[in-house]
Amino acid sequence: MANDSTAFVAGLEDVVANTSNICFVDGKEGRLVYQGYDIHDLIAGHATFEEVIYLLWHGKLPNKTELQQLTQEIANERKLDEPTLKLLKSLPKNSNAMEVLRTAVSFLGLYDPDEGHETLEANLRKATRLVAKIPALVTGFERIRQGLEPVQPDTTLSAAADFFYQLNGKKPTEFEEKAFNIALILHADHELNASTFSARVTAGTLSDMYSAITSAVGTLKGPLHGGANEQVMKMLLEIGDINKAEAWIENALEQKKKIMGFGHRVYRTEDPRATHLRQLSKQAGELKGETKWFEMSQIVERVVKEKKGLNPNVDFYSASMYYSLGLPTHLYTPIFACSRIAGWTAHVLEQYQNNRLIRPRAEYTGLTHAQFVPIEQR
Ligand SMILES: CC(=O)SCCNC(=O)CCNC(=O)[C@H](O)C(C)(C)COP(=O)(O)OP(=O)(O)OC[C@H]1O[C@@H](n2cnc3c(N)ncnc32)[C@H](O)[C@@H]1OP(=O)(O)O
Ligand SMILES: O=C([O-])CC(=O)C(=O)O
Repeated sequence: MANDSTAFVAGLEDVVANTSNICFVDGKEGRLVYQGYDIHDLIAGHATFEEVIYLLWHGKLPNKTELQQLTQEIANERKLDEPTLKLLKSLPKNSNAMEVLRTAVSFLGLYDPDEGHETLEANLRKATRLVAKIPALVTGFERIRQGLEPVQPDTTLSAAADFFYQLNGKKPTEFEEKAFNIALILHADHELNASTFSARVTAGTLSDMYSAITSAVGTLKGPLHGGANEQVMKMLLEIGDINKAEAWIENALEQKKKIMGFGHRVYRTEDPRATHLRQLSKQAGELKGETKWFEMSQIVERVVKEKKGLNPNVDFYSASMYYSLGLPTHLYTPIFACSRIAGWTAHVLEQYQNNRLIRPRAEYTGLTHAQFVPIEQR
């Protein structure tokens, strides 16, 4: 039934829900821009993830002092407190890593010293803690799951390097740090993707930062969104053999199955992030001496392009790259969250600064004048 607002658009495709200065996705030209800066330039200029966080939050690149200060603040906030470690240790070891993250992010809010304070300064401090602690939650639970103690963060390391250190108790190689730093930059924000939208909807009710980020983590988990990277690797492992890839994909497409890591709501070109991740996946495979997963990915890409005209998205080549970096498959989506927390928090801060409740309409398709029947007569 028509209501008094605009027509129904399935999946809100191309509906503009808010204005924003944070991120521009040009789906026709295949460009991704953070606060005016093209991601290709940020990577060519060797930006750090911390530099991009500053950019997303403050709308300008930091100077040396500002970058050092934010980098140190993030490093100092990485350590998990006792109640959080106790929580992680109490969870079932076979829990889904994104469900653990969703639970733990919500839990962190209870202990945040700025809980209940909603000034910009308090929310920036909460955002700093979230950026710092999400990787600690992901790596900490992974170690606990394996029967190991969490590793204390090394505050002298970059966010990229400390992820490996907290996961393995070992500093990464130069290439691992560089590749992971680029992956963190590439996943940091993407306009009104589903999880960011969900964070903004929660913030739009003037609920708190932790509630908004808990909503976002739950939304990122789904396989049509951030969960696709893990599904891509599962698919490659299931194919198992380069010689089987072409037939496997053809068969899946004939059965009308979706190939994870392909297609996008906005890009009609190659996802500009996939260009970097393809290259990094190749390099990571070569350095490991096992190019099988990269080669298989290339075959999958060719067949999906030929048969469906679809391009790989950010989740496709990140999978084989993370695999070659030795990262466990079930951590791929939590790793996405370690990066996207930068964008989520930037959008929540922006939402608070210019807030209006987000409340669309539904096109009602049910009955309107049903006659109530007393229970004895039904
Ligand atoms: C970080 C991110 O969130 S990036 C996206 C990660 N998600 C994935 O990789 C999952 C696989 N991809 C998809 O499911 C979709 O392409 C999405 C969810 C990304 C975008 O969805 P939508 O914009 O709603 O496109 P929709 O699903 O309607 O697809 C349009 C057509 O292309 C087909 N199509 C889209 N993606 C794929 C795919 N990966 N494999 C096969 N066919 C596909 C659909 O079946 C549909 O065909 P039809 O018109 O014949 O029914
Ligand atoms: O923008 C989207 O819909 C999905 C996406 O690529 C992202 O969140 O990075």
